Amino acid sequence: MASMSVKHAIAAAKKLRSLQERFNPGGSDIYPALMGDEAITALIPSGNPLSVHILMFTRALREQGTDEQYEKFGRRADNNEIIGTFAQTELGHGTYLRGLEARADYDRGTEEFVLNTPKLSSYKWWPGGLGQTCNYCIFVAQLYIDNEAKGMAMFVVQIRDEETHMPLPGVHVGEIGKKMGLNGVNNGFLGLKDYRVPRLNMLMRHQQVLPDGRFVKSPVSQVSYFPMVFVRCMVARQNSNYLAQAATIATRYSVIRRQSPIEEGQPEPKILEHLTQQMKVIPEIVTAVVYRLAAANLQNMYNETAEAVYRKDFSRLPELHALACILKVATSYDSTYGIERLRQACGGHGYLTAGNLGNIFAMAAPACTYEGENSVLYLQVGKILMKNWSQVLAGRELMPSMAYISECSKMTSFPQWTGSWECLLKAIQYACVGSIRLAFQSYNARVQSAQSQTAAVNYSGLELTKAAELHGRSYVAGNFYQQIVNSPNKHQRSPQFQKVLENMLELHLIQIFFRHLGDILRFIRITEDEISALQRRLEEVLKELRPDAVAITDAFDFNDKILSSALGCYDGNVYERLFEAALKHPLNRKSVPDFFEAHLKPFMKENADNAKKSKL
Ligand SMILES: CCCCC/C=C\C/C=C\C/C=C\C/C=C\CCCC(=O)SCCNC(=O)CCNC(=O)[C@H](O)C(C)(C)COP(=O)(O)OP(=O)(O)OC[C@H]1O[C@@H](n2cnc3c(N)ncnc32)[C@H](O)[C@@H]1OP(=O)(O)O
Ligand SMILES: Cc1cc2nc3c(=O)[nH]c(=O)nc-3n(C[C@H](O)[C@H](O)[C@H](O)COP(=O)(O)OP(=O)(O)OC[C@H]3O[C@@H](n4cnc5c(N)ncnc54)[C@H](O)[C@@H]3O)c2cc1C
Repeated sequence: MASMSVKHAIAAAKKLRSLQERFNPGGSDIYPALMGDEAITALIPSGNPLSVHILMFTRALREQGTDEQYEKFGRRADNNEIIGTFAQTELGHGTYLRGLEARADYDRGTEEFVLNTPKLSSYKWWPGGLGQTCNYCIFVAQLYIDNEAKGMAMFVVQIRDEETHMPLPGVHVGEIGKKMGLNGVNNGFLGLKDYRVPRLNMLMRHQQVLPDGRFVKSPVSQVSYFPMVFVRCMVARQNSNYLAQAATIATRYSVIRRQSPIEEGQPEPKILEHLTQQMKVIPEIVTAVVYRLAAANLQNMYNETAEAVYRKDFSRLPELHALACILKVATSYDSTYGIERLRQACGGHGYLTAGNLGNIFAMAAPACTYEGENSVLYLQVGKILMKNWSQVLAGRELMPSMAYISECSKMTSFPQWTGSWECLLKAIQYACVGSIRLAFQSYNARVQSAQSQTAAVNYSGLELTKAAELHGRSYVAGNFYQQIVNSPNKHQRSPQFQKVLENMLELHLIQIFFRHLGDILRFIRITEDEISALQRRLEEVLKELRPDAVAITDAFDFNDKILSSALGCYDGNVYERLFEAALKHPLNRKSVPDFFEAHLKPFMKENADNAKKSKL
């Protein structure tokens, strides 16, 4: 599995380089090229062992290293002359970075760092490609000078000989074992014992250790977390794409599969004519569209902020961090659960490997964990919301993506219910702000009663999580509303296209409203009739979007190779392809399988003999 993946990953990396040169010659931004590369990456169903090299290793060298360090290591990494990974997580710690145990002790006598993973729990564990693919890594460790901890730092570490690929002395490296999916990624472990690297292998763009051992602190310590922010943005995009792929497969299948007449005596309709099937499939299509737009916005914000950070302007980092966290969580959760719903929407055939929904699920699901476990990121956003609520109470302005919080905080009650899009969006935002207020009260009461801030976060965790989740909904729905209703491009759209977009907006807002009805009813009075009216609108908009479902998923523009699905092929020859896939199974190569003579026949014979004996 791993060697096939490496072969394909190398083809992908070559293609990526050529796309990069085409879209962004001489530049370092791989984003436009990655758009093309997604296609190639999707063709490696067991995962890409070079992803972390491309997404994190090269980027960290560029963004965390000095210009000289980029010349020494970064350029070679960008050229794929060396292959690296980002080795941060340890067997004992992933989330709590301040608890990492790997250490780097500065030896001013030799001007070197001595790297160690002193215990089993401090072994690096998980980095993509670390097992057997990489010959370098960025090793994240606690920096010590004269045995005094200085916080986290990153070190460029060569782990294998460039010529022979043998692990270097002092390096213990290998693959961590089989996983639920992504088995080609070659996730690895790494232990280092008294492994020395020169002083200038510590990435020193933002913090430095001088030859005499003096430590120059980074002006903003969180900048060392920046490589994670980038991948969170990538997860938002990639997981929206996984959902779009699954939605395409389920939609195409749902217009081929026929089942159960809706009227007695009528022919069996396509299953997409059943209302409950529409409710399973169409909202997932819309969610994929909504998230792709939110992820594209996030990507733009990342690009702007990264440029500023490079110039040592860190002012927009907190907002980017908050948005990257919440969109990473929303897209990874909703794609994972959405793909599973879509699998169920394909009935029994959805469970066949030939449908490819299992593999798409296995690619999407770990994003709930990697790059910041989702509950932990919810708490991170919850804490940021608490800080911002204090700002609201102090009458200060909030960052643009949280401006709605100040607006809603000024409302003494929810305005007259109209059911308009603006009203639905406001209801979601109002419930969010109500949840923030309640969470703040709980959190604050705990701090007032002498609990530490960290304990107060822990014991208010459920409320913080709820507030964070609703903030994600408010941001995503608000962004979609702006793009459909207030976009400067609106007038270039045909009226028919605009209508489809508006139907998607209608469905998204009503869907989120119903998902969070309990949360909304806590803060807003709505009558049963008003809720029933929304129920009718939901049914109506599903009916309106039904004829557009195939066209919208076609517009995602996935070709058959990427979808790799007998159920989701463009020509709709589902049954022929299922049959073809079944016939390829090794057991169908012989009419009588080997296990018949070896096991089945003796088993049945023994039973028959026993039955005969008992009759005697
Ligand atoms: C061929 C090409 C392939 C291309 C493929 C294309 C697409 C691929 C797409 C997707 C990706 C696919 C493949 C990659 C697959 C897998 C890669 C996985 C790699 C990893 O899996 S790699 C390890 C990641 N491992 C983590 O993710 C650890 C999680 N743990 C943390 O992240 C933190 O540790 C946390 C959040 C727990 C808190 O830590 P803490 O306790 O130390 O800090 P605390 O909460 O006290 O915050 C103090 C102040 O820092 C601020 N703050 C915090 N974080 C910040 C940040 N990032 N930026 C800016 N500010 C930040 C706060 O807002 C606060 O701010 P303030 O002071 O103002 O309040
Ligand atoms: C496929 C895959 C690829 C990966 N690739 C890399 C890589 O390339 N490089 C790398 O360095 N790492 C990588 N990782 C590791 C990944 O980043 C970590 O698994 C992730 O950060 C979560 O950390 P953890 O495993 O220690 O989980 P834990 O933190 O142990 O989480 C376990 C449970 O504890 C809860 N929990 C933990 N802390 C708190 C808290 N403060 N409050 C409330 N609940 C909490 C969590 O919510 C979760 O329910 C990868 C992981 C996977 C699955």
